[in-house]
Amino acid sequence: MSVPPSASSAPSVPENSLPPNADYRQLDREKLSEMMHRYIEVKEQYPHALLLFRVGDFFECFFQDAITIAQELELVQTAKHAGKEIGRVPMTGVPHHAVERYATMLLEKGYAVAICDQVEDAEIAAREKRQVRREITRILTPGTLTDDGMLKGRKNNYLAAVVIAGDHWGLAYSDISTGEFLTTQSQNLEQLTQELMRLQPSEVLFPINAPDLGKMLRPGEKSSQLPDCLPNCFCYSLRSQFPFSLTEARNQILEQFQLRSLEGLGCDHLPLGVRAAGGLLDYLEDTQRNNQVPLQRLRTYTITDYLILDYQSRRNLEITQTVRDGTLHGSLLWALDKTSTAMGGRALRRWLLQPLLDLRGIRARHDTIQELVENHELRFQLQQLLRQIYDLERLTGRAGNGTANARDLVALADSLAKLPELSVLVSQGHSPYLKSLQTVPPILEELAHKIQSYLVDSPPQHLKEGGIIRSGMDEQLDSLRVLAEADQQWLANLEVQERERTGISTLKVGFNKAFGYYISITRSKLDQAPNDYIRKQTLTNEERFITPELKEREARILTAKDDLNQLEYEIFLRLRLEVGEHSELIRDVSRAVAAIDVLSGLADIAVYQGYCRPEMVNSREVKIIEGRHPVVEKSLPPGFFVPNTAQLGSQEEGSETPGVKPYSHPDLIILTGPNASGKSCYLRQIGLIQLLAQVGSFVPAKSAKLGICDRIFTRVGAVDDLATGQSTFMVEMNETANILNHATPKSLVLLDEIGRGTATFDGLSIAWSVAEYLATEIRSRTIFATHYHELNELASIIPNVANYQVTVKELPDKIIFLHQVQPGGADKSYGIEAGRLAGLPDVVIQRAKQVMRQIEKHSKIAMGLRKGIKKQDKKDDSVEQLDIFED
Ligand SMILES: Nc1ncnc2c1ncn2[C@@H]1O[C@H](COP(=O)(O)OP(=O)(O)OP(=O)(O)O)[C@@H](O)[C@H]1O
Repeated sequence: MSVPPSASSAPSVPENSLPPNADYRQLDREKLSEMMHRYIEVKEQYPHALLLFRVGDFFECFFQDAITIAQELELVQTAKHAGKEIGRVPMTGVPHHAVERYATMLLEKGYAVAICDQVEDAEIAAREKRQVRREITRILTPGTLTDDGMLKGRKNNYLAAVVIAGDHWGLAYSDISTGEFLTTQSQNLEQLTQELMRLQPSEVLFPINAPDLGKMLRPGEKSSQLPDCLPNCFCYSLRSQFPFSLTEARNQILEQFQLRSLEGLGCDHLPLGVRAAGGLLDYLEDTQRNNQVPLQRLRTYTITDYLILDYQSRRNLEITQTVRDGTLHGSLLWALDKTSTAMGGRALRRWLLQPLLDLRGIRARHDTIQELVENHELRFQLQQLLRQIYDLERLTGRAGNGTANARDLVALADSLAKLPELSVLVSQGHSPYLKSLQTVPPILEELAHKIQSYLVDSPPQHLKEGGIIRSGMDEQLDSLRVLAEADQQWLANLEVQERERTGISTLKVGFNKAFGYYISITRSKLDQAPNDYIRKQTLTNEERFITPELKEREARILTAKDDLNQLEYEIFLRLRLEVGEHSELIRDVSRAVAAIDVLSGLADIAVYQGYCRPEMVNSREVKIIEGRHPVVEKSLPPGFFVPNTAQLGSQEEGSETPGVKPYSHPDLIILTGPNASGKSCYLRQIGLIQLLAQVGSFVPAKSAKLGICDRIFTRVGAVDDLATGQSTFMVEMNETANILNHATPKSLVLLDEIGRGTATFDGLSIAWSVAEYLATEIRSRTIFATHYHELNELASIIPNVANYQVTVKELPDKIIFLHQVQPGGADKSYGIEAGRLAGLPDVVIQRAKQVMRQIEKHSKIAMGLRKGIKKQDKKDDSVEQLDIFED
């Protein structure tokens, strides 16, 4: 089915402040020039895309689009005559050879771009005194890119589609450049938000009812059409409901994969997932037009099959970018990426964002890393080989959708040709991922061989100018080449022959586009020109001639060249089609190559950074001996990072028996220590080690024994959410509420300074009750870093709580940070000391100390907390103490 294409340009200038003639709807069409007429005709088919219209060597844009493009790309806006009675209209142009660069910039800003190119030789049109034919050749939207230059090699470019029905939702997503295509369905809209935040799609399709059909919302743009659960940091294409209906969507999927039923895809029981997937396919049909998009078979997944890591936790743990400036440098991905291929780079990113829950899957990765750690030679050779493999996933995609050039196919063939070597290399391997590469389908080897034997080693960029296909591969091509060569030889001989015949040693045979081949004679020798020369052109110093024979040869040479080029092009197209037909197989192998790449990189890290294989167990235990933070460690000189141990969540047998120490290791640790002593670092390092273990990596520790964790929550640092206008404290409370509502005994909760953004006693009270609830009701494994050292008292009343502190050494004029985590609670926060070190005036420091003494002396709550906990059984305790400890 086909509905109006959707892609958009939200006008960035309000309509009432538009310069004259910027709104083509106000103009009399009859009075427009022929070219402008065509422009508007095309524009009306794609109202939501910025239209780039080829005019000679430029792509030009008119009316409102010209204004938008000039603003967004900081280009000079000019004007163009649009008809005698209309006058000039706004225009912005970009050189045709730079159109990709400009289009990419517009796509990054969330616009869709329609490219309307000249589809015939302009000279023919000029000869026939008519406008050159122009047609839309490509529609580019942020989620449907396949061109190498427009994509980031090490990052997937996802297009997502969402269907919401009450509290239930379906989500499908695809990276059409790699063919990945997945769908899922679940309930709870918060989970949908989190899943979208994990994927970071470049574009999200959302079905709505008229009137905004086809509109594209750019990141940050608000719309009443979007439900709250769809974060407005993405670009949305608003689509018609029709292709998202179950029947349409189902048919669309069946047709795409040439199936009779959805059962084989495992999604027949997921109506919302099916609807989303169908809607996505429909969009591809609209935007990709004649280009087939080779997608892998639709796969279904369940979000609860993976460790749940919400957006806040992912951000706080700085998995793919830093909190401070959003860059890759300084993130976990940055520290761990030793992959040799772009496919591996993308896979590592995906793995880090989707740690596993399944012990078998985790062990398979650990086993492979172990084998690669132990076998240095194998690892080294593997990496050498991997470096020679290009981006098979994307090259195959381009072959399949008909955009690959000859260089792409050569790169693909060279990479496929490495696969047999790869399988020989891993043939001795025992671990699952090595085994998966031991048999490479022979047909791929044959395909590589075929491409290599057909295509020259370094083919040109353009496909229609010949020079692509080797001789000896196609009889017709060879005989055409023989004829063409004979003609070329004749031409080459002609100069010598005519010089002899005429006695003019300066006679030349030349060629130009307007007159074709000619013989030129300088003016001084003109009288020696033979009679059979026909005068064709007179220049200042020379005269140009033709002969009937030369013209005849010229016709042959030129048509032979065209025929040759055309034939080469056709042979190339056949070859490309053949690659496209094998895309599924190539991509299966690519996935295995990408996985091996990730695992060899992780093995490298394990060897050079001293990581250990974690023992994964089916319990709640977290035992990390001498653990380190993978990123902070890298930023310090070798040996400077102080390793620390963490033990949580191991309940001893018989813990219910009176008199038996119930917990060998606590569920909740209250972590205190001065500013900058290393609390946050310790907290994050535990989260990252758990995450890395479940990703299947080795971990930065001397040893580790870890139970599978269902979710990792973090609340680290406090930032205002300016986008939603929420205060620091509200953000903190929202995040805390989320944790308390979702954490389970199998979760790992990392809390940093809960309750800091409000009045001290409010904050302390909240911190206290949150810690108490986590330890007694939820019993998740928790580290609670705090400056409220009053919380240390919890350990004396709740058995599964323990106190740890990050130690410092106090000298008369300074504090030395030891960064060592040890049992026991800090009774001092050193805040005033930190202020002194930062240079607060002495008088302010003295006054602060005085005030603190007074507060401690007179604060009923502080006193109550201390006294109350220690003397719980005393009947005459203060009311404040009861307030705190009563249910
Ligand atoms: N184990 C460690 N070994 C070496 N250096 C460390 C260690 N832990 C932390 N650091 C260094 O100390 C700095 C401060 O650490 P961190 O931010 O964790 O302190 P903090 O106690 O959370 O401070 P605040 O209470 O002010 O938030 C880090 O940037 C790091 O450079």
